[in-house]
Amino acid sequence: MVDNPLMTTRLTRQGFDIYPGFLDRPAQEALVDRLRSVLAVAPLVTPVTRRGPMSVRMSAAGRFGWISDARGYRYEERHPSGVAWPPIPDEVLAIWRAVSGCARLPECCLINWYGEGARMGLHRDEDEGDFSCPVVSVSLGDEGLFRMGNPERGGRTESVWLKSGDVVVMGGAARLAYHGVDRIRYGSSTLLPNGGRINLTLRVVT
Ligand SMILES: O=C(O)CCC(=O)C(=O)O
Ligand SMILES: [Fe+2]
Repeated sequence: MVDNPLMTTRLTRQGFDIYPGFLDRPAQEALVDRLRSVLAVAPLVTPVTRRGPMSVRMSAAGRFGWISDARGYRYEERHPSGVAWPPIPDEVLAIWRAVSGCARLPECCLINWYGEGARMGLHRDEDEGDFSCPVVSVSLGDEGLFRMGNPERGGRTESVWLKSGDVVVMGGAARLAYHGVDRIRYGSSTLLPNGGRINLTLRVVT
């Protein structure tokens, strides 16, 4: 982690707080190692929505994981295999403590995996019971084009290429703002041996 992350923050017009390069390369590598152990217990799955399978594969750590299947989408206390989600790694909780400004700890660390061609449409994170804490997002691996919108659908948007080690805080007016990932630059980072992008989102759920 950088010594004083507050020195590097950039506030977008939409109110999203971006910390470019929050994690240095060794910290990114250590985090990927920890995530490998999480995914060994709770493997990535392809969520299915009414519009069909998502291009992003997902897993989670923490008390809750977010699931979307034929029964709809919701937070669940177990992976579809029946195992409890593994605990959120300490390194991830340290990022939350440094940037969230929230006294509570996250109850869900969603793990999104973007392979070549994967994207995530514009959406709001609104399935949580409490919006007073921000959603904190951590990017690892290939660059992703992150689009930031407004609390209502439509209006002007602003886009930024998120790089490996960047952290985004969606709090205040940005907590319920639309956002998504238009595309990734597959193979732009050497962090993950087979390319791709990992994004973690930390949320207070209840
Ligand atoms: O991949 C990203 O940068 C954003 C992920 C996201 O918006 C989500 O998981 O809700
Ligand atoms: Fe989101």
